Formats: sequence, C-alpha cells, structure tokens
Amino acid sequence: MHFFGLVNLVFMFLSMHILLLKTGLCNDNEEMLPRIGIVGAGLGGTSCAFYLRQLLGSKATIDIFEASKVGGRTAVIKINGQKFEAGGSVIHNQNKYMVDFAEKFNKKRLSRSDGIFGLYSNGDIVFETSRWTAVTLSKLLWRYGLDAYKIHDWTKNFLSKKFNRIYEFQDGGMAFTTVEDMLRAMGDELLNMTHFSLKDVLLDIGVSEKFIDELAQGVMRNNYAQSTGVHGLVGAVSLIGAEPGLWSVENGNKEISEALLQESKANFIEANVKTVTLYKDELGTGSISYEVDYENQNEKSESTETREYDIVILAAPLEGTKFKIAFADFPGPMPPFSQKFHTTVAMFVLGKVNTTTFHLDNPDDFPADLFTSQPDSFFNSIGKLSPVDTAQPEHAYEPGQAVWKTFLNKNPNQEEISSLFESREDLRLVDWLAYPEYAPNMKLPPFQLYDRLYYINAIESAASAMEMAVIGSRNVALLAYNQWFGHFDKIDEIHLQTPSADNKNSEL
Ligand SMILES: CC(C)=CCC/C(C)=C/CC/C(C)=C/CSC[C@H](N)C(=O)O
Repeated sequence: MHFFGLVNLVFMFLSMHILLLKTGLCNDNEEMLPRIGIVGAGLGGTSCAFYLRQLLGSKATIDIFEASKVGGRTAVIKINGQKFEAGGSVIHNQNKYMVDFAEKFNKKRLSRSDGIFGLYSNGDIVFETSRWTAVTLSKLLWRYGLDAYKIHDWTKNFLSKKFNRIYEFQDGGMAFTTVEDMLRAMGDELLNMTHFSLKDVLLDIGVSEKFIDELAQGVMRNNYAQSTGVHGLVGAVSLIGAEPGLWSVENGNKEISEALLQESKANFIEANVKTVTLYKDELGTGSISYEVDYENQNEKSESTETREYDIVILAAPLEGTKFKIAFADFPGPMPPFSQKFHTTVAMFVLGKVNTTTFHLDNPDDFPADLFTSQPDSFFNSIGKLSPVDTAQPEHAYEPGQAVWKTFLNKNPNQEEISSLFESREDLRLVDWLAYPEYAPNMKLPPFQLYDRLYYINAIESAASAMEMAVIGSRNVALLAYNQWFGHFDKIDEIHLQTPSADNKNSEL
C-alpha cells in the first residue's frame, strides 16, 4: 500500500474512534468516562446510579454517599416486632417507573386497603365513605354533586396524557436543564398550573368551593401537610394520590432503593459529605473537577477523607438538613437559590383511639383513614397501618387496638396525644424534611447548579413523590451524560424530537 494511503487509513481509524467515543456509542475507554460522586442514597440517588450505569457501562466509577444505607421517605419502623412504612410514601398504579422497578426486581405489591375514609372538621366526623361502593357514590353525590367525578375525569383524560410525555422524552434520551423547561415540554398547561393555587385551578374546572375546602383540603393536609393554597400541579399529584390504585412494596418501599443500589454496582460509602470544592485547571483550559470531603460513618473508621470527581450529583435537600454540605471556591453563592422544605412529624401509636373525642360508641367504628380539613387542627390525619412484612404472623390486637400513624406539623404535647388516643402501649415520633413548602409562582430550581454539578431534588418543587424522584434522577443522569459526551441536541431541544403518533395532533 502507498505510504500516504496507510497514513490516511490510520488517521481515518483514529478519527472514527474519537468520534464514537465523543458520541458515547463506545464507552470502553476508561479515560473518557467521568468519575461520578452521588450525595444521597434515597430513591433519587440510587435510581440515578442505576440509570448512569445503564448509560456508561460497567467501567465507570460511581460512588454514592449516605450516612445510613437508604432512608428518608422510604424508611421503615419496627413496632411490636412488625415493620411499618415510616415515611409518607405510597405508589400509584399509573407510576410507570415504580411499577417497572417492582416488576424488574420481583417485588410483591401490597395494595393499600380501601378501608373506610372519614373527614374530621369542627370536632366531628362530618363525612364517611361506606363498605359498599354504591353507598359511597350516593354520599359523594349528595354532598359534593359531580365534583369527585370532574376531578377524576380531568386528571385521567387530560393531565395524565400531558404528564406521560416525560416517559417518551426520557426513553428518547432527552434531558432538561430546569424543572421549568421539563414542564413546558410536557405541556404548557402543566407549567401554568404552578402559577395558580390548587383552589383556583379547581374552581376553574368547575369544582365547588365546598369540595375544595373539605375533601381537597383534607387530601392536601394528609399528603403534603399543606393547604389548597399550594400550586395546582402538586395539588393535582396529591389528588391522584387519593384515588384508588395505591400500593406499597412488601417489606417496605426502601426495597426498591436497595435493589437499584445493588443493580447499579455503585460503590456505597457510609459517610456524611461535609464539603464540595470546585477545582479549576490552573492552566486556564476551562477544565474543572470536584473534591468531595466526607466523614466516614462506619464502625471501622471515623476518619475524614477526600475523593475527586468529574461530576457531582446532589440527591438530598440542600436546606434545613442536620448535615449541611458546604460549597467551597465557587464564584457565586451555592446553591444559587433557596428551596425551603417542610418538616413533617409522623407519630406512631400502638393503642386505642379516643372514642370521646371522636364521638364514637365503639373504637372499631373509627375509619381506617381520617383526614382533617381545618387549618388550625393540630394534627393533619390519622391512618391505620398494616405491616409491610407479611411473612410475619399477624398480631391479635384487642378490639379497637391497632398501630396508627398520625401526621402533624410539630411534636404533640401530652394533652394532644391523650385527646387522640385513650390508651397506648407504644409511641414513636419520626420527623423528616418531607417536601418543599409549596406556593403559586414559587421558584422552580434548575437541575444544574454549576458546570457538572447537578441537583435531583429540584424536581420536588413541581411535586414530591416517589415517581417524581425517579423522573428527576433519570433526567439528571441523561443531562450529565449528554453534556459529558456533547449530545447537545438532546438537551432542552424538544423541537428536534419526533412526536409519537399519540402526540402528533397535540399542540406540543
Ligand atoms: C399530575 C399527573 C397527571 C400525574 C402525576 C403522577 C404521580 C407522580 C402520581 C403520584 C401520586 C401519589 C402516590 C401521591 C402521593 S402524595 C406524595 C407523598 N406525600 C410522598 O411524599 O411520596
């Protein structure tokens, strides 16, 4: 072969290889793979590690930091030898990712019992459903007209169709830099709902004020410890969370996070991250890296150590936590916005409800779920719990006795506890930063805080739920991947996407 021909061939081979590496179609070169540190091993962090592993292959370094193995909203609590869901999380049949994960990891789904639901207001149970669906429907019709149906129809036939577009975008590798861009891509209507209160949005679709102030308010207080003054999008998610089709994972929802962590083969580091420091290349090439300082929490060592990463992903609230992360050497304030989280208190009581307070002849007449609608009520809701470890033998409780979960906004005093429970054998209090404080027109934070520094919990400003955490984490995984390999046409550029048959006629 002619010498110039040979040089040409070698040159062509090299350029082809570089092109493949650049486009991410060939990820076998470890030098091109980013080193990734994820802070937080809840559902957001573990599902992000899972998606990154799918995108980057087996050779990429993925470390995941958490002081306890997995926790937050999916923690479980053990009472009387049985495990109960400690966080407020439930999963809905429409939650595609959670349904897929449960199937993939062979997890049994425990349907939430459709027990009696009651609404408490002005010192009385003012509305109750029945064991018989026909009776419940008549009662709803009598008190609220067609309001319940209007909401069901609006969420099922309008909102869900817009919402489900996110799955198509993500399957196509599309990522968004901000929550606002993501919602706009799903449909302007979803973004617009964040500009109005749930109350205004429901009034707009013709729902009565009575329904809004009683049932919608009760649902908001139970699901988000807030009122119908929250923005309309989180309000809609909350209302969907009150519809039939709810379930939890056997042995606790945290089983999904644990399975994701295992499947991701990420390196789990039991540690508190103290500082994230930005390093800029001194030669002025513009290249950056991050140094993560962390305090080991395992029994073997309690030392402080440091690791270096190309990409850092934050998967825990940045404000209000006991373990606040410091950011060093950034040119501006970090985080560049404020996202205030609401502390919810869950009180677990093994005991009997107070029949005098609730005007009941028999404690067994207490509904399985009791929501409150008055803003000044010191508790938000009371629910009867079923154990999640079904393999354990059922406990034989005395009549009226059960394990109850009460949601509150602060720790109750003795008088308040006694007003709810006339006897108790066990009482535990658990609090956690459950969800943001929601308001119309609130700031929707970006997923990207700085070059190669990402924040999964930004999604919670749209709505906080397990499915939302996974949507946020897949978005961050795709965003980090697309930016690293230069797939800029896959970031925010929805006009470059081919709409599916379902969406062709829609006004995307
Ligand atoms: C807005 C539309 C059309 C769909 C939303 C789908 C979705 C994310 C549903 C979740 C419903 C749900 C189970 C809500 C429970 S309230 C969240 C709870 N407080 C938590 O922290 O998980």
